[in-house]
Amino acid sequence: MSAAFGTRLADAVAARGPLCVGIDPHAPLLAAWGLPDSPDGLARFSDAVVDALAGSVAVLKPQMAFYERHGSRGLAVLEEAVARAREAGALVLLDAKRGDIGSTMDAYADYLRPGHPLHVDAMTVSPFLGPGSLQPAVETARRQGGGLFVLARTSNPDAGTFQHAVVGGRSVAQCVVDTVGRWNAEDAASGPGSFGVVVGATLAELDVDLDGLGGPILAPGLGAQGGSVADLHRLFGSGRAVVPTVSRDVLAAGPDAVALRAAADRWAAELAR
Ligand SMILES: O=C(O)c1cc(=O)[nH]c(=O)n1[C@@H]1O[C@H](COP(=O)(O)O)[C@@H](O)[C@H]1O
Repeated sequence: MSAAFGTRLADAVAARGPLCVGIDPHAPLLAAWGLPDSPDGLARFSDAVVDALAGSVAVLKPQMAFYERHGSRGLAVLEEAVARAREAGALVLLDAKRGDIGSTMDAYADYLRPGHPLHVDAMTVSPFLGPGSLQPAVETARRQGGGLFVLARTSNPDAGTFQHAVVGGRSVAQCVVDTVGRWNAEDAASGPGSFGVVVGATLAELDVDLDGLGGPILAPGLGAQGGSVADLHRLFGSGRAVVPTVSRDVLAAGPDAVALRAAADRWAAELAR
């Protein structure tokens, strides 16, 4: 088994900085790159992003939906891209947002198993069936050195509709954060937590208490959704393991590899300031 994901993430961030770049090959972007909306276009897009960035950014986050919409050939492209990205030293966070009853969750968590054709370092999961439904994925992550990022306070404008709802005196979002904090506390002896939450950089204010999390925070919503590095400072301050993630704002610079790297470097430099 590889080292725990929390440790591998901390090492990657120390070596490369915290930036995560999302690989979101949606149809208008493929068109803007002069590529067909087909598995071939998808492969050329993915190769270009991986070649330009996998050697320098800490985390790459392919959005699975954009591969699944091309069927099995799209998934084959994703498998290839993930393997190449990991080989080049990037951690791969599969943006799958899966969540189901325990027995099915166990199957989804197979993406964290070495030897799986789509073996990734971590994946995003949805707690909508109840935080306990994610337990099989927690067990797999522990066994395989993988990580999970659980949706808590997402970046979309109406996210608060459900996430602010109060259950047992706490918001749903806080309930998620506390559950993930418990998973990390159970593993505290093995270093930085491998279980993270997703909190958007677009929030008007930080309305969850992250002090007991003990793990990383994936912060989407930068650039195209209006979030900025100033928002990250405003929401999270310093001293937290924040992994800011940007997709369109970097990808729009392609297909030229130098321009893609320059776009990622601009975010990295701003984050480092
Ligand atoms: O889990 C995510 O990554 C995620 C959570 C969230 O709250 N908001 C959010 O935008 N995302 C993902 O992050 C990416 C954001 O893309 P850009 O807005 O282009 O940077 C998309 O792939 C979204 O699916």
